[in-house]
Amino acid sequence: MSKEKWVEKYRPESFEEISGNSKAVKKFVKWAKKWREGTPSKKAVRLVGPPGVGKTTAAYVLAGEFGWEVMEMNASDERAKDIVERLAGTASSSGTLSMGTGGRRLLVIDEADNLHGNADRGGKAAITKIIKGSSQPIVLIANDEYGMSGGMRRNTMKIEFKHPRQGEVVKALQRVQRREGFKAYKNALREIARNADGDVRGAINDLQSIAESKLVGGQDVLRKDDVDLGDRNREENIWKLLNSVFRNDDFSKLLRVKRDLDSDITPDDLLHWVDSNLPKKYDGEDLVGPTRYLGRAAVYLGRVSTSGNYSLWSYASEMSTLGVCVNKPFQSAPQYRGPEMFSMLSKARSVRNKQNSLTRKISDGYFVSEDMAVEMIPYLKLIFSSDEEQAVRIAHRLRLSEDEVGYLGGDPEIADKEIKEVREIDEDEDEAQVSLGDF
Ligand SMILES: Nc1ncnc2c1ncn2[C@@H]1O[C@H](COP(=O)(O)OP(=O)(O)OP(=O)(O)O)[C@@H](O)[C@H]1O
Repeated sequence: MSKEKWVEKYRPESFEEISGNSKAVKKFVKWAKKWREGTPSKKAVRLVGPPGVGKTTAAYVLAGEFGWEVMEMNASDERAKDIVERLAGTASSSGTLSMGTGGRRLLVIDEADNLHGNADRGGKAAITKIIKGSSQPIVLIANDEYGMSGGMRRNTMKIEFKHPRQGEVVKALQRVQRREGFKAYKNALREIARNADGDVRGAINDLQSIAESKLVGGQDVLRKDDVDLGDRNREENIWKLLNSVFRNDDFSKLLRVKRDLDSDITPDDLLHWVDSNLPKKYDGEDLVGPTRYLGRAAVYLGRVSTSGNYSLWSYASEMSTLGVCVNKPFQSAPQYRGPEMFSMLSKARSVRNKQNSLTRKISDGYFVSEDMAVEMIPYLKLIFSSDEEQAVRIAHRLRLSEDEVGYLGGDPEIADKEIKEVREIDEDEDEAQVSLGDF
């Protein structure tokens, strides 16, 4: 069995091989056809959805099917100036851009939601500028569309990718398993898919690590009993957790990974892992929010050691993970609502209605099921009652009404507070001086 990562080795090469998300794929293809005819309604699309569901893969498959050359860049790797120089440089060195690929190049900008803070504002402006001036199709990829600037959203067409259903994930696993040439009972694959919660990449990685550890010594079939995901390497789980804390806001995944790890790591160790990696991700003011929460985790740990009350441990690990995740830098932007929506919300006075609308917003905003959203409400209450600055960010991200903010224990006025500031940020971006021709 090869040691190469199966997710790479068996990356789908045709749309049929992409499990689930058929509606999104159809919309994507329709947009590309318009480009081919020279009449795109939008120059760029944004593929939005949770990690590991096939967004990047779909972009590559599309390019392959249309005979377009791909140019990929990671939004967070580059600052505005570098983006401009790199693209301008490539354009001039490649001359006409035709290069035998039907004259088209697909620019894929990954992690388009991962530009944070003032330093990256120029980066967002540069991307918006690239989109506006481009003569080539562009794909932005993001887990959280509200991590993109208003300019980026306004200039792109949204295509939403979702977690494929369990059966679809099983199909993806079967494809890999058959091509790798071993046998597996369907209930084993189902179990892996169930654990992966719709994350196809995670499911294939799990299949590989289980197969590599179990299909030894003459065993040639993978059985359900082999699927003991608790066996997974502790360190691998820690990296997964850090990735969930820092890279995206997929709470269901974060909670799942955290649950998997809880019995393998003490809250002290967890705090140190997060603390020592934080400065690698952020600097300056961006460190303030997450560090405050690590500080609170340390206070709880201190109380545990002086009082011997270990029930406080869980608060410490929640502060170090969920607290840091929610409070890492994030630039949200307002989405305008029609008057009907306002009146609908203002009628929703009862606690029950408030809970329902809140649950829906949390579920949409953090890509989690409504059940999971209900579980998150106590954490949000904790934040809203103790940290106004962070509450403002969350209120904006989820576009909470005054009533909903009040329900979470925050000051209802913060529902409106940041709208002005956020709008100013957008305008700044549009005015930022970035010059770039077609890439
Ligand atoms: N829907 C899918 N069908 C089949 N394989 C998939 C699917 N989604 C992901 N994979 C597998 O997982 C790998 C990673 O997927 P991909 O990079 O497309 O995810 P993504 O949605 O772009 O994630 P991220 O948001 O983290 O960039 C692929 O190479 C492929 O092997």
